[in-house]
Amino acid sequence: MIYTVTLNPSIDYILHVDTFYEGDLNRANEAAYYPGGKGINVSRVLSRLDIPNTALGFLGGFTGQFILDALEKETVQHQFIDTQQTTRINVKLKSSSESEINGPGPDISKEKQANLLQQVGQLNKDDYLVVAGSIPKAIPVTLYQEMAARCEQNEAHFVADTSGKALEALIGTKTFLLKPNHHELGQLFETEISSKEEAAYFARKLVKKGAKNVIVSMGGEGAILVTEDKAYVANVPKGTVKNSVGAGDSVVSGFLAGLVKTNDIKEAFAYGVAAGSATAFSDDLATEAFVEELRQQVNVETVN
Ligand SMILES: Nc1ncnc2c1ncn2[C@@H]1O[C@H](COP(=O)(O)OP(=O)(O)OP(=O)(O)O)[C@@H](O)[C@H]1O
Ligand SMILES: O=P(O)(O)OC[C@@]1(O)O[C@H](CO)[C@@H](O)[C@@H]1O
Repeated sequence: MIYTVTLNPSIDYILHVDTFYEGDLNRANEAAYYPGGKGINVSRVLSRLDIPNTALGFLGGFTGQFILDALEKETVQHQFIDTQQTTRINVKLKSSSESEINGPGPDISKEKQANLLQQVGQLNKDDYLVVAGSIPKAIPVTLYQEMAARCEQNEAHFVADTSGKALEALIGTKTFLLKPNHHELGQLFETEISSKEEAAYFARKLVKKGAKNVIVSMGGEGAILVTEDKAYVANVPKGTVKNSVGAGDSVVSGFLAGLVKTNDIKEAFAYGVAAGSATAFSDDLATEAFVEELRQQVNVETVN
């Protein structure tokens, strides 16, 4: 079973405004609400790709209930811990460019954090744990590291899609997959990454420090995958980007779905990239039919 963890879920409130005037009254011509948070997005796309999974994390209040209802409708299994606080609403403003305002996280007691760790401690060697998204201020930045340690103990596969201090804290830990984008990877090494060669160079450093696989997504420029003995480069399909929210998360879902379906790392990588683009070219997240269609446009080359 694949489990996802979202410590700080959200309702993503998408507003479309023709032209955004700062400091003025703006009226949106279109609005939508989606259950959000990176782990939840990973779960939703996995379910669309027919891969059973369970979403874990913290939810609460009327916004939390909205997310639970939406997950039930999409038959995503879940075992969230109730925070009894209102889950945040993240505003995604789509105009000539995309701007986002992500809300802060709730206070999560030590007891609730321990409950989540206990859930993670139940996983075994057939399981994958995907931790995705930021760690709210009230939670120690080492929580993902503690989860990784439990996975290592029980031989479960640990996957992380995070950035900043949360990613930094995972360096030196055994992980099955890390999926930074090139900005996040650059931030980690205090540099700017502008080519696939540079991305592969720094991804290799993560592999040397304990990651089995590292995917670096580079938006419309393609993506790279570095494994313990190989490196691969993928192009991305052509299309119009409608929504980049959740595109990176979809790469993780597609990769894991591809791996479950084919057990072929190169095919899984191609499927991941197709899933990322299928979300980027959609209003909401990728559908299976669209991923399959875009898969035909993704070519993966081995570079060593
Ligand atoms: N312009 C584009 N054309 C085609 N595909 C794209 C484009 N931008 C993003 N994608 C798809 O989305 C994936 C993830 O994009 P990106 O590298 O921006 O990740 P991210 O920053 O983690 O995403 P997110 O917006 O979810 O935070 C890419 O690997 C690609 O599959
Ligand atoms: O605040 P975080 O946890 O870094 O990111 C949360 C978020 O921006 O990421 C998802 C897209 O990847 C959205 O659904 C959600 O609003």
